[in-house]
Amino acid sequence: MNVHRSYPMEVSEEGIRRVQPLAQSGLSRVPPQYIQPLHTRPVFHTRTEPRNIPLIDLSFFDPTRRASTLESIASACRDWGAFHVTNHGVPLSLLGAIRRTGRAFFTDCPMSEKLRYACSTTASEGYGSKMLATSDQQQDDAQVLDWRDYFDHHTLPLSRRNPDRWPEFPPDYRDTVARYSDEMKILAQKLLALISESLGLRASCIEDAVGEFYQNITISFYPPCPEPDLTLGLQSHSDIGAITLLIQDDVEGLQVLKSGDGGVDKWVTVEPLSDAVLVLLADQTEIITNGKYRSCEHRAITNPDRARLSVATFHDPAKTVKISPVSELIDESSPAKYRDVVYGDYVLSWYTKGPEGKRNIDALVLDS
Ligand SMILES: O=C(O)CCC(=O)C(=O)O
Ligand SMILES: [Fe+2]
Repeated sequence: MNVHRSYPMEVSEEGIRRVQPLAQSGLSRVPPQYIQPLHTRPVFHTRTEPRNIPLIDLSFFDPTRRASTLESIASACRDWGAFHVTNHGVPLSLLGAIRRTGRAFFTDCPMSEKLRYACSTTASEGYGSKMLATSDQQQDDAQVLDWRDYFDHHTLPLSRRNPDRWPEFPPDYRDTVARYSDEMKILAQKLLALISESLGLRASCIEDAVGEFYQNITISFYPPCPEPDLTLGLQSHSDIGAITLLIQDDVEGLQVLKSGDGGVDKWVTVEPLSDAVLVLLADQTEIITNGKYRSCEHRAITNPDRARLSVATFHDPAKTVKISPVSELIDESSPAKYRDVVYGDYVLSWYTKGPEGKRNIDALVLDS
C-alpha cells in the first residue's frame, strides 16, 4: 500500500507531511509512519514519585551565595546535564511574547501562508516537519516520523539573520524573534561562564573553545495526538552544539533521561515553569569538559488533549572550529576521553546517522 497516498489531505505541495492538518482531520489512529517500535514507545508512569530537575536562582550578589550557586550548577551538570534557571535577566514579558507569537503563527495562520516559508531540507531555515530521508519506499517504511511541526530561524551571527525569511504574522513576530535571539545570546554567555567557573576554569574557557555562536531558534508545535502511547513528538536525542536554552508553554511533554542508581535510566518529565529557562548541555560541552559534564538526552512525548509549544535556542560552534577537551581538565590521572572533532564533521555524521540517543558522541569516545 502506498501509505503516502492514503492520507492526501495533509501532504503539502513539496511532499512533506505536516502534522497539524493531520491531527485536525479528526483521525482516531495515527498513520503507520508515526508508530514507534516497542523499545522507544513512551511508557506512561503514574506520578507517585515526582522528581524535579534542579532549579537554580541566578540572582546572587554576595560572594557566599555565588559560591553555593556554582556548587549547585556543578552538581546539576554532573547529575542531569540540565537545570532550570530563574532570575536569569531575560525580561519575562519577552518569554511570554515569543510563546504568544509562535503559537499565533501555528494556530492562526492559514496553511497557504505557512507554506510560503516551507523548508525542504533538515538543516534549512523555515517551516518544517520531519521528512523521510530517502525516496526509497522500503527504507522510508522503516523510519518513524515525529508528531511535530516546527519553524527554524537562523539568528546569529548577524550575517545569517534575515527576518524577511520569518513569518510576517503576527505583526510583532520578526521583532520578537530578533529580541529573543539577542537576550538568549547574553544568557548563554553568562551560563557558559558560570559552568566554566563551576569546574574551576577561567570564566571564558568554554566560550573561547566554542568561538562565535552560531545560534538557531526552533519553535516546535506538537498537535494533540490520538495515540500518545504509540508516538513521540520528538525522538530521543542530545543536542549537538554547546548549550541549548529552552522554554515551554504550560503543557507538559519534555522528558530528560536521568541515570539512576544501579545504572537504571529513567525518563523524567520536566515541569513547565513559566518564568524559568531550561538549560540543556549539548554534546560539544561534554567534549570540551572531557566528560566531566554530560550532554542531556531528551525527548518530547505527546498528549491527546492540548497542543504544546516549545522554543529551543541552540548555540553551536562554527562548522570550521575544532573541538577538543580543554587542556586544563586533562592530566595523567584524567586523560582525554574524546578524540578531537571538527564541528562540521560532527554535524555531517549526525545528519547521516540520525539523532537516536547519543550514538554520535559515543563514536568519539577513546578507549581507556
Ligand atoms: O519540545 C521540546 O521540549 C524539545 C525540543 C528539542 O529538544 C529540540 O528542538 O531539540
Ligand atoms: Fe533537543
